This record gives sequence, C-alpha cells and structure tokens, in this order.
Amino acid sequence: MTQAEEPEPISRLRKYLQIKTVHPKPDYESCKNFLIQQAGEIGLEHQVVECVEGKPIVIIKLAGTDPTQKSILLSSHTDVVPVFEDQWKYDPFAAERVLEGDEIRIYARGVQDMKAQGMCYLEAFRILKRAGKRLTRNVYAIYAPDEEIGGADGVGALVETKEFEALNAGFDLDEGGLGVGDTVIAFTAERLLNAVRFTAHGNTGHGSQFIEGTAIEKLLPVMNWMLAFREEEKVKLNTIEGDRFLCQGAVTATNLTILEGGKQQNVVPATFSATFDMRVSPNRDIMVLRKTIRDFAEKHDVQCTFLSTDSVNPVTTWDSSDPFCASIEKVFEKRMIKWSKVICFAVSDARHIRRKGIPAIGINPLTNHPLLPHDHNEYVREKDFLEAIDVYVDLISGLANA
Ligand SMILES: CSCC[C@H](NC=O)C(=O)O
Ligand SMILES: [Zn+2]
Ligand SMILES: [Zn+2]
Repeated sequence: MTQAEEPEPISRLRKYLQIKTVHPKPDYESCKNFLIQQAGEIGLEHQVVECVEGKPIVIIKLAGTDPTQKSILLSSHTDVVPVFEDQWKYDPFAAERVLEGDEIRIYARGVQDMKAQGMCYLEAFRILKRAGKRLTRNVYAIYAPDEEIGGADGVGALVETKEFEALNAGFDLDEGGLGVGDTVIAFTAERLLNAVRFTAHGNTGHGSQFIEGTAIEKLLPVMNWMLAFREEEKVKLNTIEGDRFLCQGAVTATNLTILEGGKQQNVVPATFSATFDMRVSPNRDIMVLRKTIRDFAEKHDVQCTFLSTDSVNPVTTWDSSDPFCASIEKVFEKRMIKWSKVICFAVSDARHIRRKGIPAIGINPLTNHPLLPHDHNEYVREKDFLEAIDVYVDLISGLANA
C-alpha cells in the first residue's frame, strides 16, 4: 500500500494537534483562533466564554429547527498532558502522518486524549451542514481548557455561568475512553477523586540515635493501613466477573504517589508526609470513607488533609426507554457496534455537567487501538478516525432528533 493523498479531515486534525496546548503552559490563544476559524469555514456560529482570563472555552453551534427544545452538548477538552520527548518516535507536536505496516497512523500528543474526538464533532458538523440537513435540537460542541488539571477554570466554571444556562442542555455526549478490543465503552459515571495527604511531626535529633516518637514512626502505620486497603480492593476487583479493566470502577483504587521528608541523611526528620491518589467508586460512601481515614490518622497523631473535597458524584442512569439513550443504542445497533456501560476509572469534565443534573455519557467510537492516553507515542489510525466521524454524524443526528 502506498500512502494515499492526505484526506482533508486529516489535515485539519493534524493542524489541531500541532497547537501546543500542553501543560503547564498551554497555548490556548492559538487553539481558540483555530477553532473560531473552523467554525467560520463551516458556516457556524460560535461564542467564547472566558470564565478565567487566558482560559477560553469555545462553543460552536449547529442550530436546530426547534431551539425551544433542550439542546445536545458535545464536550471535549483542548489541553494535553506533558511528554517525555526523548521517548517518542516522532515529534509529539508535529502530528506526523506515518505509514506503518499497512496502516496510516497519526502520531501526536493528545490525539487519543482527546483531540481526535474533538475534531470528529467539527467534521460531523461539516458533513451535516454541507448536506443541508437540519436537525431539530440545537447541538453545541464545547472546547474547554484545563480538563487535565481538574477543569475548575474550564467546564467547572462554565457550568455556573448564564451562558451555560442559556444553552438549555438536556444531554451531554462527553469524553470517552478508547474501546477495549472491539467493544465501545460508554461511561455512565466516574470514580471520585479523593487525594489525601498525611503529615506527621515528631522528634528530631542525631541520625545515630534511637530517637523516640519520630515523624516517620507515626506515619508508617497509616501508610501501611492505606496500602492494606489498596490490597483489599485489588483482591475484590479480581473476584468480579468480567473484564478487569472495564470493571475497575466498581472498586476504589489507592496509590502512594508522593513521599516527602528529610533534609540530610544524619538528621532525623521532624516532618514526613505521604500523599495518596484515591479514586473512590460511586458504590462507596465517600463521607464514611473520609471519616474512617481521618479517625485512623488522628489516632496515630498524623494530620490528614483531603486535597480534593468534592463529595457529590452523580451517576447517569442508562435507561433504554429514555429517548437520548435509545437513540445511541439505535446507532450502535445499526452499525453493529459492540458496547458496554462502564464506570470511568479516572475523572473527566463530565462530572461538572452531571452535577448540574444533566445526563452525561462518555463515548469514543475508536476501537482496537492500544490505550495510549498520557503515554509515549500516542497515535490513532487514520482509517478509524475517518470512520469515527461517520459514527458521530449518526450519533448527533439521533440525539438532536430524539
Ligand atoms: C486533578 S484532575 C485530573 C484529571 C485526570 N483526568 C484524566 O486523566 C485524572 O487524573 O483523572
Ligand atoms: Zn482526556
Ligand atoms: Zn487525560
């Protein structure tokens, strides 16, 4: 096979990928300009909501025939996570189009997470607009910053604005994960982020002595207890029937991610701290869990700070008799797509939308790829991206006419 001429949607995707919206200093300005230019080219209205200066949210509208009906949101984030450049086969921001074996791939940071998805929305709008087909409901594609750092200044702030209220949203199609094998996953919920930092203070002194009541002595039982909890949940996950990866939302994940303390090898540290990333399953009562953790830490004279204090974690119930869910099921059926409802293992901007009482489902039609979000050499097969656009044409048409 030779590398055929580059299809136009691929050229546009590559341009989007070449914009360095990478943390810690994402180029949101160029990104905003690119999206506005795309909207203009397709002939669509756009608005920019800047809840926090320098963090624009671009909203592009496919106008429906009946704007009094609740609208459909297509959510995406524009930011991408940092790279270890020397670990990449190609420049992560060149968006190289490469022939590997018999497939053409686009390599770039953020192509899986989630710029390909974001561009699918616009390409689908382009096709629908060109066909002159008017759908009933308004559809808004949202391009938001900062999802990768929590989204407080992005969708988290947007949902509190008059502009968001004016969108009159009834349903949100949000960020999905790539399919597992050939199965498309539909996120109906997420685990709650519950990062916790334990800090212990103790006696200090010469490193040669048996100092009593040291910070590390206090901290260790708490750390071990947290790791025992981690083990318990891991065992629980292994007893669940079904794919371990897809089922992980049913249990709570815990990882020690930061360990700090000590200034010099021969000085017993006066302070030591351990930070854990916890992802709490919606099946578990977060308030009870937090109290148990706090009580245990305090019993060991260890301070406990929850770095994330969100406690509300709404779940979108998949209801096949709901017209929006039914319209998605119909697309999957027509296209013979295997799919599965899943609790998302990480968090996404969908949680901000669900907290406003709007149902949100995270879907990504790309299947049979290695999962590379946040990893080196992130890529998407060209053929699959082009097919995903057609899936979005169907999803958008179904939802907007539901
Ligand atoms: C601090 S918000 C982090 C958001 C991130 N979302 C996707 O990877 C996550 O770690 O789940
Ligand atoms: Zn993402
Ligand atoms: Zn991510």
